[in-house]
Amino acid sequence: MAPTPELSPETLARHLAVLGPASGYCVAYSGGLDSTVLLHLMAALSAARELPLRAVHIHHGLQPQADAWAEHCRQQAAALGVDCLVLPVEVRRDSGEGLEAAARQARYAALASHLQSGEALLTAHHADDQAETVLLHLLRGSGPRGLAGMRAQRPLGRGRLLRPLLPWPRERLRAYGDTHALCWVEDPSNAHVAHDRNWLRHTLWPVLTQRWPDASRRVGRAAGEQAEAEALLRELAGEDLARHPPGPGLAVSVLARLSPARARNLVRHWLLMSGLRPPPRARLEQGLADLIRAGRDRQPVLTWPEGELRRYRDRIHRLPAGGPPPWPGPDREWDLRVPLVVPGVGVLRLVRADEGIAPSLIGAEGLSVGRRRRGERCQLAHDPGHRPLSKRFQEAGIPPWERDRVPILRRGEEVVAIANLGTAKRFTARPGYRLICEEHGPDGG
Ligand SMILES: Nc1ncnc2c1ncn2[C@@H]1O[C@H](COP(=O)(O)OP(=O)(O)OP(=O)(O)O)[C@@H](O)[C@H]1O
Repeated sequence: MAPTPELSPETLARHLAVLGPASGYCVAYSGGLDSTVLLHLMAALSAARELPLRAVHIHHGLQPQADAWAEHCRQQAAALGVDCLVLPVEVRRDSGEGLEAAARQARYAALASHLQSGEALLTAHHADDQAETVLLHLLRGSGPRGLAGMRAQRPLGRGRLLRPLLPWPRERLRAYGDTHALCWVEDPSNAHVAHDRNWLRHTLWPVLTQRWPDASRRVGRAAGEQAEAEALLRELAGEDLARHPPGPGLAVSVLARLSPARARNLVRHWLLMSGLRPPPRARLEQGLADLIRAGRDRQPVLTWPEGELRRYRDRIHRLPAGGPPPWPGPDREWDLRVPLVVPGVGVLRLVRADEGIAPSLIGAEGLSVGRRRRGERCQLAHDPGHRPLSKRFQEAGIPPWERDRVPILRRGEEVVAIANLGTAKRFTARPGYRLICEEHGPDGG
């Protein structure tokens, strides 16, 4: 393996160039050794190349020293000529995911919302952090996505998150800190070996590195291989997704033609695309086979803590845990002039069509949007007479759990249009407008 380059503003600049351009840089500055080194390097780089640079410190307010850390960060950054913004966050203690995870979530949410357009947030994760992450995933039984470790870059808010120190091990950062007589704070919670990561760092890692001094680089290389394998699997999933006929969800007939491993790969990536964490491997293996094999008239469900897969006729649908959110509140007035956001359901808008809602209705009084009513009927443009909405939804293949979430436009008590389905005969004109609803839950078509 080629040796790791020296840690200097110049080598960091070369690595940053590989990660792509940014309108400015913002260092996520905790006050610990790693981000202190990163800030020092970036301050030198910014002075030499006139790069816009600032720092942000998140004040979690969880430890007695939190105020002192924030003050320390302000002072150190000022000494380097860098503005440091201190952002207090509220960490939810009742989130059920543990205090550390809740703090991380609050931290990233605050960092993301303060990032300016095109700006890069820099965190100080290094090669040893990466090795720990990969080992933790290995011990959790993760697949290539977890074993690929942390990505060197990803989108965040209006900008991107970059981890430019990943090639360098902790000891190089420590040596840099000592050489430049940097001043940093020690978080006492880093020594608690009750946390898996700290146990790895303080107990396992010293033993491993006695035998393999460059263990973090070896693990990092393995992570790189996994990242490449994962990229290929994502490409394959993209090709398999393109084979599906249009419509919400995945077609069972297409999934059934793939090998079981390939079908699972497709489902995993399709879930990730909508922000749902896939089920554990064994659960997916058995559950997906059951969903594919079930008769067309059955409606099996695969549930796991983060989500659900439901079969309806020839399609498999992805849903958040507990099913889709219900229709939010009472009917809402809408005069059709600008798109209407229905939270948790989608965005309603009109699109020009050969036939549809009469233009004279735009801006009219008494229009509202709501969900279906018990026993409601209507006559769409080409219907011979009035028919129940429930029958119509069945015929259109709208899954039962979606039927109370389909937006219905009414004038007074009369149905004007059903989103994505059609316009009532009485309100139809040629040309007119179709009522469409986009981002209709995670399965929006
Ligand atoms: N309070 C903070 N304010 C600003 N940045 C922070 C803060 N805490 C951590 N960071 C940034 O995140 C990096 C990683 O920190 P740390 O290892 O403590 O977080 P983690 O939660 O274990 O990691 P991850 O970000 O992968 O969840 C730090 O080097 C620093 O850049």
